[in-house]
Amino acid sequence: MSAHAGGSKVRVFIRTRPTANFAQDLIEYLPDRQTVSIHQEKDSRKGVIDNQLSSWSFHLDGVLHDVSQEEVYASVGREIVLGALEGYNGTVMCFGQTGAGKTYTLTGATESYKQRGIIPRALQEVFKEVEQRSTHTFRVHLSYLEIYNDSLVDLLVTVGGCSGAGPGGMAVVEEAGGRVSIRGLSLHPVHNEEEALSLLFEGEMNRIIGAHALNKHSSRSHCIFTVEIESRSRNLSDANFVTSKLNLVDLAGSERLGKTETEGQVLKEAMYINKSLSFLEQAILAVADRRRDHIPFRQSKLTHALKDSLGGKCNTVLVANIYGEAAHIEETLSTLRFASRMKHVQMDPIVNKHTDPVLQVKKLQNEIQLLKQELALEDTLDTLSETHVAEVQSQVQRFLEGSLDKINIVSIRQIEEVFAQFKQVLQQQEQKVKAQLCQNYTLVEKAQGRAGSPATKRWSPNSTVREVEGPGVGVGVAALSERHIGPQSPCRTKAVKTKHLASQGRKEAEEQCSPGAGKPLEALNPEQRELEHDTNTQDPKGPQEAIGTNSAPPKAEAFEDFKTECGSEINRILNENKTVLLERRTRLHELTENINTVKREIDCTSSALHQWRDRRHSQDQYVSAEGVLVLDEKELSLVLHLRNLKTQYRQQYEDLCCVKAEVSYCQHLVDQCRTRLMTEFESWYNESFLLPEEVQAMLSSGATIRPGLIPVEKALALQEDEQGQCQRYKLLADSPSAISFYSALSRTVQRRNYNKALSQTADQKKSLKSSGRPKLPAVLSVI
Ligand SMILES: Nc1ncnc2c1ncn2[C@@H]1O[C@H](COP(=O)(O)OP(=O)(O)OP(=O)(O)O)[C@@H](O)[C@H]1O
Repeated sequence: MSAHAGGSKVRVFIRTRPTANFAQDLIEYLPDRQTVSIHQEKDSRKGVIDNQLSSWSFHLDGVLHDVSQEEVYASVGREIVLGALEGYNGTVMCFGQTGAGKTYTLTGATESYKQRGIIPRALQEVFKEVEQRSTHTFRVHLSYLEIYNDSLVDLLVTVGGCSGAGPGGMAVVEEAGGRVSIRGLSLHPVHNEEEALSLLFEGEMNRIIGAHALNKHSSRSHCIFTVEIESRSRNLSDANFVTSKLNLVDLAGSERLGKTETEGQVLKEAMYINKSLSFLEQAILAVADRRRDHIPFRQSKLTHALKDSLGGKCNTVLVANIYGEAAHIEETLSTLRFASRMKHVQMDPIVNKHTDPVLQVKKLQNEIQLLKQELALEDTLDTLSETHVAEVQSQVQRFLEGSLDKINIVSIRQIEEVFAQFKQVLQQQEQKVKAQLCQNYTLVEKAQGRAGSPATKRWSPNSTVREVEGPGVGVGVAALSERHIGPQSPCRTKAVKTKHLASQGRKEAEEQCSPGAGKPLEALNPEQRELEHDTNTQDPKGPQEAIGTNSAPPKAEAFEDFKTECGSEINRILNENKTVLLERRTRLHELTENINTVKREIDCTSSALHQWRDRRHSQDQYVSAEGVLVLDEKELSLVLHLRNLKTQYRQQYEDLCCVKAEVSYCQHLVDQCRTRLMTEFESWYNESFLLPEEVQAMLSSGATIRPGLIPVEKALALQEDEQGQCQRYKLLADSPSAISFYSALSRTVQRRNYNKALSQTADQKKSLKSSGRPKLPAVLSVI
């Protein structure tokens, strides 16, 4: 199994310091090169180990006996180093009795390249791999920590540019994610093997060497040489990178205090060393015991600093250095027990992955750009499938019903389809409403209604004027004698009356529907307004009641009948005259506007001309050298334009006067026709509904009394005062023979009004012609 794969245990090796006195009887390496048996005589165990067994067997990951430094590195270090380059933390730890070869194994003999240890070989391997792995860039940093008497010492503090630990001193700190670092420990970037080795050697020089009886070179401290590696892909779009920490730990030698004559500083060192190694053993035991929740890493600086090397997420290798001589068999046995315990520590190494936020943002931006381009391409090229259209249709339907809060938009094509679906729904809704309306009502197309409407029919001067200007009358009002109103019409009157009597009950119920009934006064035409006024002001005990008839229909209703029956001709002429009047008024309005426009243009041109002349005056350009007035081109243009405008103005004003006279004339005609219509209606109404039975019988028998003038209060009202009306009404009521009289009188009055209107119109035309050019008014008011 690979050293950096997950789910492994700490790998443990035994290395024997070479000796000519190897205790073959006591130390037995089995052929599997993984098992070592210790055989101990009982005497030698006395007072040392309370154990009755005479031999112990330890199965480890490898026995490094009589092997070269190269083989040791290959067995112990290479996988760890390669794992570190992949992002796994790695730890190589040498443990053992003082002088057993820990430093030799880890650092080697600094004076001999061949005997160089794991650290220099690891550094060589790292930079060899860095060179070979061209797809990635690497950054390598080194630090060298010494823990002496539970104090932290930076072995590279002497390197140039190093600022030291600072006021807070050095301390073991845990970063986010459980990573352990040493605050205040200098971290040195290195770019090649040589730089790295220089730092290693610098640190070695700085190690505190304590004098010791057993080995004058024995180190009395723990040393941790750390190689930190950061690896990034050269692909700039890859924001991920890995880091690792390779700890190469040279533990201080374990020693039985009683074995050496230690005292003073050395004794103190030994006590610290043993204490920290004891804590290390406790921590390892706790880590190995999976039931333990708490691992006492903080008991010593050593265990705390090695927390992330022992805590389970790291590739860890332990080299147990032992002596081969029989004299050290007890320490050897102790070392092997430690190694055996260490072997049970479970490790689950993981790659330390990181994401560069800046690169990540860049990468995402690039992805967004690419997606946008893809989307644009898709919108351009793709059309929605039937399934997709159906899905959009369903979404729109649910959205309109309220069961869907929003429609997720994924493309421009989808947006277009959504709009299309909305339009379709709207059209369907319109059709539905129209169909419902058609069920309840009869709809008439607007265009059709307009075409058939008499009100909007275009008036044709050639036809209407000719009809209006009929022979004999000349104003469109036919002589009464030519109308179908006369003695021969009683049957029609009777028919109307009969019709009225038959439908009186129904019409009373439908009073609201009668012409004029219920309508606002402004909505009625002048004839209807007059009738309404009459009806409203009529004394309840009016003519009908005075005469004794109580079956007369409402006047407004009767008036509508009259217009379609006896009064149809005069009503037609009235309408025609109204049409002519309206046309003339429209023409008058247009002319007035045109004249005002021309007048404003005259004013502007005149003003411009004056300004131009003033300017030329001020520049003395207005008079020639000979003293003659000189017009320039622009002035001439303005003068001609002004003259042309004035001509237009006069012509239009003449036309305006003529049209005004025509309007006045037509107004007279309309008034006359209206009066005539009303008068004849009144007569007809009275004759048909209000006269006593005997008078009606007389009329029906062909008497000379002409209907149509009874009563004549309307006709008389044109010229008579109220008192006269009362007298006449009374006379009429007393004596029916007075009808003729009043009829004649009425005719005279009507004729006089008619002639008067004619003469007024003629006078106006005459005055226009005789006065020559009319005086131009300043501004005309628009009618
Ligand atoms: N495998 C070996 N081959 C040759 N020489 C060795 C070997 N192991 C150890 N030595 C020599 O033994 C001496 C002591 O070794 P070393 O200093 O490495 O012991 P140590 O365990 O580190 O001692 P300490 O605990 O005091 O630091 C050194 O001179 C070293 O050269």
